[in-house]
Amino acid sequence: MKIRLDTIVKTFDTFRAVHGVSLEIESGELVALLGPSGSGKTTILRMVAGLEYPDEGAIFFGEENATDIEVRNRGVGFVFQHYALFPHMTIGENIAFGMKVSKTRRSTAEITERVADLLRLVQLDGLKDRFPAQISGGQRQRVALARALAVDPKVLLLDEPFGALDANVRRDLRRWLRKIHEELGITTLFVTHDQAEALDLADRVVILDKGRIVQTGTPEEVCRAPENAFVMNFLGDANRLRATVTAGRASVNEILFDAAGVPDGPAELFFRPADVIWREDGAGIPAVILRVIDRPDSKRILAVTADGQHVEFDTAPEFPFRTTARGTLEILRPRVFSTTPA
Ligand SMILES: Nc1ncnc2c1ncn2[C@@H]1O[C@H](COP(=O)(O)OP(=O)(O)OP(=O)(O)O)[C@@H](O)[C@H]1O
Repeated sequence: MKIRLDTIVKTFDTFRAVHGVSLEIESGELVALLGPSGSGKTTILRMVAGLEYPDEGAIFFGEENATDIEVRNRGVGFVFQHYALFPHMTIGENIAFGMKVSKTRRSTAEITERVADLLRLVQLDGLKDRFPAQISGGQRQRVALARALAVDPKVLLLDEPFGALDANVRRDLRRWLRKIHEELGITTLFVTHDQAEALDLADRVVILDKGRIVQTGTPEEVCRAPENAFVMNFLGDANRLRATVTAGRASVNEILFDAAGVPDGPAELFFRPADVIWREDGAGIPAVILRVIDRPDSKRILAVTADGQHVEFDTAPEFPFRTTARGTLEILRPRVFSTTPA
């Protein structure tokens, strides 16, 4: 089922949480809404679910305008971070619940068979008769997904479903969710503030800031070609150095960088900590090492440029230089963004 959001606006009292968002999610696609806290992700998801009503704009499911369709008739399945299972029902009863109350009538035998299939799908066969308190947090979220899938949703909406779990469990669950998505192919909208989660899982990532989409693209597109300073910063560690752009060239400490398309004037040069080569002497930006931090697989070097700007970069564990060493920074994959408001 294709979903289309057409210029959606949502205001709470006087606060505009969503500013005219338009977005198309192709049938079978897994799209992540990624942004910092308060950027409007959950509000958008709730409008797609029908739990919140947009002030302006429309939401289409396929060709049908779904804006006025009630939640229970939209054919959506949800999994939320804190959408607790019914504690007094077993895992099997939790999964069966939606089917028992659904308009589509199913026989007891059909329901039992479907529960068994879903338990197999989420790899929890054998746990049917346990209660939610008797399984782990990660298992509970898998049950929540099975419960959401039980009624054959056309669209799956997931709001930070793994948010409360620890890092290793989260990683396993997202690989697992991706596999299930590939098996079932249900159009899925996934909300997260975790960059790694979005990049790991999604076919396409929609990056939000203050209720607006700031970039949409495949994980490769948003990582390799961030369109603005916000995306560059939000997706991972980034260094920034003051620069001045003249005729498509940015100057930093008299070293020139390509800045094609960036307007003349003040700008910033961005680069990732992995994109620095340190040399004892050379044509790069002069700097002094302030601190060396050892990590299991690398060293993180904190340095300061000749004009007092701080830079962090990563090197191999064998990096021989120490605090107070002087050298130059060669910057790979630099990006220049204007600091003049558009
Ligand atoms: N019912 C409400 N009444 C008033 N303001 C609200 C309401 N729901 C959300 N907001 C505000 O709208 C903005 C967007 O909220 P939303 O929950 O969509 O953000 P989010 O990106 O999902 O954030 P988080 O990652 O913290 O959940 C926030 O500033 C929030 O305080």
